[in-house]
Amino acid sequence: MTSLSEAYRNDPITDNHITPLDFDSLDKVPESHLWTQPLNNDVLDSLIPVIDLKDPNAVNLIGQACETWGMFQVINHGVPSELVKKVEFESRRLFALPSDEKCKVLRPSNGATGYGSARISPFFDKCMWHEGFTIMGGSCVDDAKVLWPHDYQTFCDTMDAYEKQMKLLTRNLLLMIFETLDVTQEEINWATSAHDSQGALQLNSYPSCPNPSQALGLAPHTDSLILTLLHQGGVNGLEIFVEGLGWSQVEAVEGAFVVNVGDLLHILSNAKLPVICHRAMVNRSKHRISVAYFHGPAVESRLAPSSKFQSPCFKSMLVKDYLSLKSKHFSKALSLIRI
Ligand SMILES: C=C1C[C@]23C[C@@]1(O)CC[C@H]2[C@@]12CCC[C@@](C)(C(=O)O1)[C@H]2[C@@H]3C(=O)O
Ligand SMILES: O=C(O)CCC(=O)C(=O)O
Ligand SMILES: [Fe+2]
Repeated sequence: MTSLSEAYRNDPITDNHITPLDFDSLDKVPESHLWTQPLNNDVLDSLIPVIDLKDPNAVNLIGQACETWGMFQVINHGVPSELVKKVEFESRRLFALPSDEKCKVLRPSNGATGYGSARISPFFDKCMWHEGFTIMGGSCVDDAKVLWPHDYQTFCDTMDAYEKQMKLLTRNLLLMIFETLDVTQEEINWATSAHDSQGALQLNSYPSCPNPSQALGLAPHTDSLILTLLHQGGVNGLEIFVEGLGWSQVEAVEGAFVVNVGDLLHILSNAKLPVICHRAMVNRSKHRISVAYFHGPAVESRLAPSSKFQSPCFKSMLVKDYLSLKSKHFSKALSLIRI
């Protein structure tokens, strides 16, 4: 059976902007990273609700937030805060390595895992103020052994434990979402299966930047899979685009995860749940780390709006074919499969 990382192998990234920059040595934003359009004009305060999972009304609140925004934050989610701190510590340890060390685990152009720029980089003229490290399907040990031949176990154990927690929380959140979204049991199984599901951990690093109004951490995008859980590390940076209003900050709430609907859940819900366009901004004084967990279904499985909808507004296709379309057409992928 094809795995998520194998699915990405068929769509090599041609120009992947992986020319590592020694961000810390720069006192101005170089031409390669200089975004000319105004980036931080009048950002709105947070609109996204923070939902306490212990609230007896949590299911309804989650349902409402998903329908309105395709995004919410969760607290009292049961993921130990010590584990989250360890993940952040290990991520900082990785990104603090010298460039030539990190480049030993550079994501190959036809690969999905390792160190490098975001997959969406080739769609933009300018580079992002960002470095990433992607882990999926057991890639962690191989890469960590290269980075720390005698001291890789802590990194791997931490990431493995975190991924397990993310899987559990994602499943619980999806089950809550499906309590308010009318889909079949088979479709719930497709989205939540513990055996067939595929996940990826993305460690994001946004070094402090001499002129944050000229640089962009992560360019506007929607996440491709079913659901994303993001730890913002206590430093603001995530923004969402709200039609008619503009960019709005998603406040970094201590101990919370930002949860957002991905393209595949948007399709399953026949566009009833919106998929929100978001970006990451950078900061003058703080080196921001965020950690995203992406949850997806089996890549060989079929994707379509729930059969409960009389008039499906998206074509049916294999998950791997949708991911391939997204790799080639990025933000146009959803409109290309619209009926
Ligand atoms: C499973 C995945 C989702 C992701 C592509 C990836 O293979 C691993 C990295 C993820 C990420 C993180 C930054 C933003 C994003 C759009 C990107 O370029 O790489 C997402 C991808 C996605 O959701 O499509
Ligand atoms: O770092 C952030 O706030 C956003 C990260 C993100 O959007 C992603 O990893 O897909
Ligand atoms: Fe994202």
